[in-house]
Amino acid sequence: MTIFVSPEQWMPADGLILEPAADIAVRSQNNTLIVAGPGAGKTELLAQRACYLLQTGKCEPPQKILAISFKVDSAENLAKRVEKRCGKELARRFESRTFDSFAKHLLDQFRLAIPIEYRPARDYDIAFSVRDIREIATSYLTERHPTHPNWQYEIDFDELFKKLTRTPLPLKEVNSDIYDWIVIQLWGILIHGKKSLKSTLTFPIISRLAELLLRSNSYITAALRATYSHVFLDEFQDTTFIQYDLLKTAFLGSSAILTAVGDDKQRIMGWAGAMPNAFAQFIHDFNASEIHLERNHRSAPRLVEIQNILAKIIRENSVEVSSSDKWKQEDGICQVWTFSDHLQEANYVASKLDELINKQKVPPRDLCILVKQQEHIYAKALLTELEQRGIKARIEKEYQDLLADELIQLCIDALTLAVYLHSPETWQRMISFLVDLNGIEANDEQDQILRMEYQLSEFIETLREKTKQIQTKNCFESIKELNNYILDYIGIEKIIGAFPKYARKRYLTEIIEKGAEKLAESFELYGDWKESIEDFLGFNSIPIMTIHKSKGLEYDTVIFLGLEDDAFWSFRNQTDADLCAFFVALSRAKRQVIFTFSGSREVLRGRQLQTVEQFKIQISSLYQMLEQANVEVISH
Ligand SMILES: Nc1ncnc2c1ncn2[C@@H]1O[C@H](COP(=O)(O)OP(=O)(O)OP(=O)(O)O)[C@@H](O)[C@H]1O
Repeated sequence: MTIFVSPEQWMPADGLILEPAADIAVRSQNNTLIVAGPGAGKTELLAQRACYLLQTGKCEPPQKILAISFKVDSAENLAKRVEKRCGKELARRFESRTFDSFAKHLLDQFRLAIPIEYRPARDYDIAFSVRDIREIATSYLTERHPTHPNWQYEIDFDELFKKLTRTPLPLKEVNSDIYDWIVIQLWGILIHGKKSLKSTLTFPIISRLAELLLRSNSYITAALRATYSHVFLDEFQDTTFIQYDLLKTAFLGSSAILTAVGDDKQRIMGWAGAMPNAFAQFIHDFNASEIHLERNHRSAPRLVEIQNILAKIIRENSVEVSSSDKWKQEDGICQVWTFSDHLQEANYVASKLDELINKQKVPPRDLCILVKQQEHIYAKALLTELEQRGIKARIEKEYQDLLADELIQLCIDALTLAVYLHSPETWQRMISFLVDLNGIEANDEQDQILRMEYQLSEFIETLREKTKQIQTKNCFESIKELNNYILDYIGIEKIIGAFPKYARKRYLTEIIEKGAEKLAESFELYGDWKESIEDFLGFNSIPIMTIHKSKGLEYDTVIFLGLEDDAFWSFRNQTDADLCAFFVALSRAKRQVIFTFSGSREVLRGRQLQTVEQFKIQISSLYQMLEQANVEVISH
């Protein structure tokens, strides 16, 4: 039986001290919007609020908390924080998902309740990009349009992609608009499949279907509302219209208490359909109260000072924030480094990173190379320079989602046990995974747990022998087999039972293959298991990523490559989004942030890589902002 703590006695976990406004937000009994800048502890606040609700019984069993994040790794990170703060038992009632997974979960669970004309097949495929949709439309939409027989050449497919899910279902009657005609035809094809094409859905389509499902089935909506007494919404500034419609249908008018956190200065998903006014809309619709946080727990005082200046430029009404007491007042470095060309830049930046790692002993994982886009191109010369110095760095995009995947984690844990011999933390994690998967009650079934531990150690022994037989050359297939061997031992049916997303065979195969491919790359390079696993996990590698991928993350030092017009090529058309992106880049750093400008740089022109002159004319306002904040410019 769970013993609850009284709300008066409840204290934040891990000895954390919450500023008064954060404490109010943690204990709030109403719908609330928490607006706070970078490093204010928004994610931490959600984790603490989850503990408060679960430990005090304000979220009364068997009710649950539903937390919705944008990225797979953010959802994972939040779930881990809650489990660490309030223990596994209570954390079982904390469900952390992405918006996409929430919608997909609803659709998969209640697919048969969707009206037949919108009901996809059980084993539908997922299409991710405009390119996928373009391919389907041009290959399968063979009906002739009376006045636009060559519509394929007349329409903008980006526009079509947006229009597919612009309004809630059902689709409206066709008028003379060519897009409306295509949208109607295409929905039919995507939902029901055609010839060799299976039912194929995008995530926005899944959200629209989930919303229709709830709107047309009051029993399912009531069941959903009975399950979750509290709902958390992380990074609320990036909520799209489609997601907001789903949220409203799911919870508006229910007794669920919603807590949204966000920072409108970090709204960088406008291109993906983020609402421009999500905060005001939420306050209005959900009658939410607004709370502002005024501390930055991440960045050094000098960086907070610059962030405050920039924040005021982006949003006039921004609240001035202060830095944490752990810093000395003079701490924090922000500089612009200018170079004649990208090769000189790469050489100098590599030497500085070398110094940070080898002299100042900053762990490579606490450094970050940021770019606006095309990390392969912007970081190409730097990667070569770092390699020559024996410093590991990698494009993080290829790993981020993979590392957050439960199956990959499982395979890596099993391999870690097989090759490290001693890793108590991994052993513990694997045992609790198996305990959960097999539905064993930790306190009652000691015999079963002991038997499972014994079997696991025998299995690890055989796995160890298998790892020894793998050759370094062309090892992809053998590593794939190794992963499948691990999954067979655990029981793929049980895994699917616990994680229904793997029921889709294609998804399962893809994830296993992707994991094997990346691990094989490391094994071919190092020929040593321990080092390969560490490499795969990114230990000792400097991460390289775009600003978009860096959201929510933090590093001791951030080096942004290419504060130039080419990188911000659309600055004039999307000034607000680019200012926000710049703000996100600036605010990832704890201690030091560097921006580089290179007089010439290799960039893509059409499909060709060309070294071209760089300018800072379009983005002169960014440089003016840095000047206003007295940021030092150092020419090299
Ligand atoms: N109350 C607190 N006291 C001390 N440190 C804190 C507190 N809250 C958060 N932190 C720390 O501050 C850092 C930033 O926290 P968090 O990632 O939750 O911020 P955030 O508001 O989500 O930031 P961003 O919007 O930039 O992603 C983390 O290292 C976190 O552990």
